[in-house]
Amino acid sequence: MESKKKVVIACGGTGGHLFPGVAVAQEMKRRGHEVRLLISEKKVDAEASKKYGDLAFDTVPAIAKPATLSLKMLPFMWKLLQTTSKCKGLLRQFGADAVIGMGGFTSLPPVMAGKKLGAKTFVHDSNALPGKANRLTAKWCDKVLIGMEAARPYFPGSEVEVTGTPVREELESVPSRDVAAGQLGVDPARKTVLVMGGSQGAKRLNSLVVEAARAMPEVQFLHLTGNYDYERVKQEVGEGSENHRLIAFCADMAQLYAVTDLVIMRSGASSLSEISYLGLASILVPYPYAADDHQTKNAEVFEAADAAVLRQESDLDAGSLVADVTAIFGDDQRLVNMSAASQALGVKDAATRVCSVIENL
Ligand SMILES: CC(=O)N[C@H]1[C@@H](OP(=O)(O)OP(=O)(O)OC[C@H]2O[C@@H](n3ccc(=O)[nH]c3=O)[C@H](O)[C@@H]2O)O[C@H](CO)[C@@H](O)[C@@H]1O
Repeated sequence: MESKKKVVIACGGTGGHLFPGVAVAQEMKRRGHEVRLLISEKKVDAEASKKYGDLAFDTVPAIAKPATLSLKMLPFMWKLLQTTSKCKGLLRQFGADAVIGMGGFTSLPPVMAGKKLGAKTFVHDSNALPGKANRLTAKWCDKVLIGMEAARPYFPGSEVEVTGTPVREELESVPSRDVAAGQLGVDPARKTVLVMGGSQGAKRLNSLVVEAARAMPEVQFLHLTGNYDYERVKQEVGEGSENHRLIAFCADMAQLYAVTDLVIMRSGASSLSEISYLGLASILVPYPYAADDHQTKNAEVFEAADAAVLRQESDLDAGSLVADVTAIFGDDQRLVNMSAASQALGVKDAATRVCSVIENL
């Protein structure tokens, strides 16, 4: 057994950073290490972390870099320095041996603080096209861990290891389809589509799904709208749509995945790591305003492997969505092949790989 370590995991700002951070924390704890997670003060982080009462969370201010070089850089730099100083205090008090940042500018101050205090420092990036904060941090941290091989060229000169993106431990033991269907009150024998809009907004996609679901009464839809869009989508669905279940936010993804045959979703890296871990086929509709269009790059990896159909939102209408779902559900072998291709992209032991790197440096 390696010596026990104290590890800080910086994973604030969005579910796409937080959940892989939680997965690393769960595995680290399982191995007997002590962990603290640094998340942002944003409501989305508070809600997403609520379920993990057995883990120790601290909050730091959320930091977003201005898109262009302007006078706004001054308050950004000031906040960065102030937050780094706060993080130094937290790290010193905890006695951190290692700090890993899971992406986003909110993860930058903790990793900077770790570097200044002489701790081992790491970044993990789950995307095919890594974020700016991680590319910056990578230049001076000890090791860069990536979710997909496609990200490697963006880290020239760094020591890079492909670990995959860790998924939360509850996804290791997904209930049976019948049990989950019973709990959800849906029919296990009916083809089921899960719709995931991602954390940043999917108003148009949500509305297209409402229309498409109406045209496919034989298919069940479980639709995660996001808290912000729930009431609007509910109005659009109206009464009497027995095949269309709306959920604002789900704290038990394992249950939903257990009854899912096909996912229609944004192509955020954490969601992709989960559906590939479980071997689910998908129709991917990248968030059109994601930085550097990185969600399209993520989706292209899945499309190239025949694990997914990639559709840009600007080209999509309800009719083409119906055609895609009907074509996939009308060809059982295609669905099986897509699911197998998705599974082949998943990295089952990503959490173990990340933890081994941290333990061994
Ligand atoms: C708009 C944007 O820039 N989003 C980025 C953000 O991800 P963002 O947070 O948008 O989305 P991801 O798909 O990566 O992660 C969503 C996570 O939330 C979970 N979930 C979702 C809905 C729900 O009701 N319950 C629930 O638990 C999913 O299971 C998943 O674990 O960071 C990711 C990782 O860098 C990027 O790949 C995304 O492109």
